Amino acid sequence: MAASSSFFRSSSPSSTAVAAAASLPRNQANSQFRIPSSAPCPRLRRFPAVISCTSSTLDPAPSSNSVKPRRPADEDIRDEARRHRAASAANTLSARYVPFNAGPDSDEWYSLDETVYRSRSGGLLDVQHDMDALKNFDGAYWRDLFDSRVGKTTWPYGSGVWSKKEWVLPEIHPDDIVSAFEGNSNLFWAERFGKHLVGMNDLWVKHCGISHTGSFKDLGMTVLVSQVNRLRKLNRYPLVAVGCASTGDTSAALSAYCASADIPSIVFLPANKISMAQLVQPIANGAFVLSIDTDFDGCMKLIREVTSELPIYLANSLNSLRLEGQKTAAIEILQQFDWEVPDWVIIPGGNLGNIYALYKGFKMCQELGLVDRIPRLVCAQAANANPLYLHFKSGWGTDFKPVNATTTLASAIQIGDPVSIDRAVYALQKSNGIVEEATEEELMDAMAKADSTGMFICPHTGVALAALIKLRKSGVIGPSDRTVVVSTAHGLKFSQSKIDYHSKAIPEMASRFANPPVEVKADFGSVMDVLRNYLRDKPPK
Ligand SMILES: Cc1ncc(COP(=O)(O)O)c(C=O)c1O
Ligand SMILES: N[C@@H](CCOP(=O)(O)O)C(=O)O
Repeated sequence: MAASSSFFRSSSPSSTAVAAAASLPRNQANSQFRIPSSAPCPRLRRFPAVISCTSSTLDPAPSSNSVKPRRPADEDIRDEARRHRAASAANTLSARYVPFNAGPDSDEWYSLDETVYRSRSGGLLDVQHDMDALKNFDGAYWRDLFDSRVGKTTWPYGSGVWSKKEWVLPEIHPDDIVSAFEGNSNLFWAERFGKHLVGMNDLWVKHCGISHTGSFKDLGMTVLVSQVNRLRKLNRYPLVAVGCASTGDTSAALSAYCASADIPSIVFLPANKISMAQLVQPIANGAFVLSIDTDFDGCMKLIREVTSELPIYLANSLNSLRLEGQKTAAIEILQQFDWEVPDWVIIPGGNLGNIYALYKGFKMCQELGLVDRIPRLVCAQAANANPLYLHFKSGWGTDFKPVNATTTLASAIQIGDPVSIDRAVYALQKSNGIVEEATEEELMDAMAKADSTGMFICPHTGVALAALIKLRKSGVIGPSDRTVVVSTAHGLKFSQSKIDYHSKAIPEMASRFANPPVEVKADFGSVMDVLRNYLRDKPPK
């Protein structure tokens, strides 16, 4: 009885879908595309001091027992939202860019309406909210407001991201928002994996990949593309397209959100290093797809050079707007636990924006009184792409050293020089966090075991589960610790890696949990023989 070879026919990524590269002027300078001096400079706009506002300045939480009348036939959900807003006072909350982890003496800041990705000193930026204004509302107010919006179709709050609009982009007009009602993803109680495989009764998987384009990138991309939509309407300077480098998920999200807003998108992909399912997403959504003979780090370097020269807006998580959307996954996790804080959250890390985004979401909830502590964070890396793990193991002591990331089946995190390294170190230090790594065999075995308990996860989630297995074995994570594993992409995007595993086609891998199909002749006797054999060691329940 052999595995069916036809079932497991290989389909490695093709390079046929390569779009012709435009001849772009290249310049190594780190200039950023800025507002022409004749345009009014939004940086002159004052960041509001403490604002005394009442709950009437925000959209009120709808009362649960009032029945909403159906909107008139000639009104769509954007019109309806506009009518509601006209009846409420102006929004008084605001946000701006500041240098990441700037000291109290720093006076550098930028309007979100500027195109700027780096601080004056070349460091990362962060979106800073007017916390004093947000603190005019207590934790109970925010919990009730966010809870009241879940599961609705009210524009834009039906989105898990925009249901937290006041903490994301408070000033954007809802008409400018580009949303697929992303977020609100399933928090799955991993009962069987927890109890039988790691001896835990409170293990959860946050399925961020069960989403519009099949990964957590949708959470950040709705925010970034909405802001681009606003900038294009403001028309202070030309923004002809949005671009990114990608290992496959950022490009899928970017192209889908841009297509839905009719904004051109350009994606730089490392040739033959992303899955077929990921490759076809930007192609189908009409992006300009460049398949480039380099790795992700090479693509990232190129897109940074190109976006400093051309009016193309950078959509990678170097752009801190992305993290504002991604942080809502943390708020959602707390919300789904009725605002009880889990002990651990485990996140696969690559370019390292998401670990900081989740930290930021948890931290804002603590600072604004929704919860009283934050969970400990674990960042999980593939051993073949583990610069953060090595840095952690060195005690954060020496200077960070990028690595040459080698091929991993967790292909979306094959990144050796992560742009958000400083953000990740900060998040881990502030959350008493840990970094773990997983070999190819460990991550694929963990994925196969999880799938055998009813999940269908991606290899990156396999990395996170392999880290969990190690931390349970070493006793760092206890049997009753409430633990959340963040699943970052849908398993269907990575089905080739599962096919290779189950057909034992991965070199030097035992594939101990492979479950290949059985080839059998089309006659009753043969089928009965096979079934009797299979059932022989199955105990009756
Ligand atoms: C599926 C998947 N998981 C995890 C990651 C890691 O996220 P980050 O780059 O924010 O660390 C990425 C992208 O890098 C990804 O596409
Ligand atoms: N896995 C990512 C890599 C780029 O990450 P980003 O968050 O900086 O855009 C991808 O899917 O491209």
